[in-house]
Amino acid sequence: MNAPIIHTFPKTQELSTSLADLVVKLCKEAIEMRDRFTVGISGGSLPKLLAADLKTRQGIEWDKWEVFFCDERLVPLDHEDSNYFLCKKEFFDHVSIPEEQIYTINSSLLPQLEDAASKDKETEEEEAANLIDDYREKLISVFATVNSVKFPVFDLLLLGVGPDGHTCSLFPNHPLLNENVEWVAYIGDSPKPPPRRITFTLPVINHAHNIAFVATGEGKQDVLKEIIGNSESKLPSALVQPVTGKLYWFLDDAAATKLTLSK
Ligand SMILES: O=C(O)[C@H](O)[C@@H](O)[C@H](O)[C@H](O)COP(=O)(O)O
Repeated sequence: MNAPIIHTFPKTQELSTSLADLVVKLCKEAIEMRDRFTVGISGGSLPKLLAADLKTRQGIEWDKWEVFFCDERLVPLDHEDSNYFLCKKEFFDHVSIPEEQIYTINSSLLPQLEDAASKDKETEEEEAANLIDDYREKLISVFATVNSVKFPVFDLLLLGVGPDGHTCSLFPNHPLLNENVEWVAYIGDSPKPPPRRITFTLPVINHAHNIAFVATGEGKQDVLKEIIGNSESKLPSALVQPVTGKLYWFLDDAAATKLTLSK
């Protein structure tokens, strides 16, 4: 794996500007090469930090963007827990990415899942498979014709990291960390609410051309020390190791305090 590229900033505003610079650069390169820009986005603080500066930039070919969710909570799309809802409020409502190029979960399948989950685990997983299949089909519709590969290859995945080291909906010590075939997986027992989610798997993440983690605040100091400072770490975020792509970290000084970084 290439060594991670770590950027730190005194203020989140500066982080947002630098992140926007990277997105603009990768977007231009991807459009030149493949006439589109494929992006995976996460929830948490990321959409706001991403959009703060990016939404003010001129000349971005938003109509070339194809946007997926690295993970999604299985709640209606207008629910305040929905990552889509958050991204819409913070980002999509301020730019002109065509709606049909923002790939959401099929929320019409949620009532059946709720119903199945109230019965037993097997019925729940059967029903969840419909949501997974639907999201995989959406990925296939964008990626399969261009990259006839085992996994989709995103131009950019934007990830957050939880204080426990989770990323997407991949949590520490969870069996989903061993998934190495499927593109999208269901988790019905997320330790962070809401419990039911879908998530990209590690191989999908690790096949991306570029991955950018964004983490801010002193609450991330210890976990970043473990993820970035300990090459043996098995925390989910530490298992993000692009096969050939580049890995970026965008941190504020508060989050980066315990890291030993070369200047
Ligand atoms: O679905 C979720 O629960 C969130 O998307 C979550 O995975 C988030 O990305 C991290 O917890 C980092 O969150 P912050 O950036 O807000 O710390």
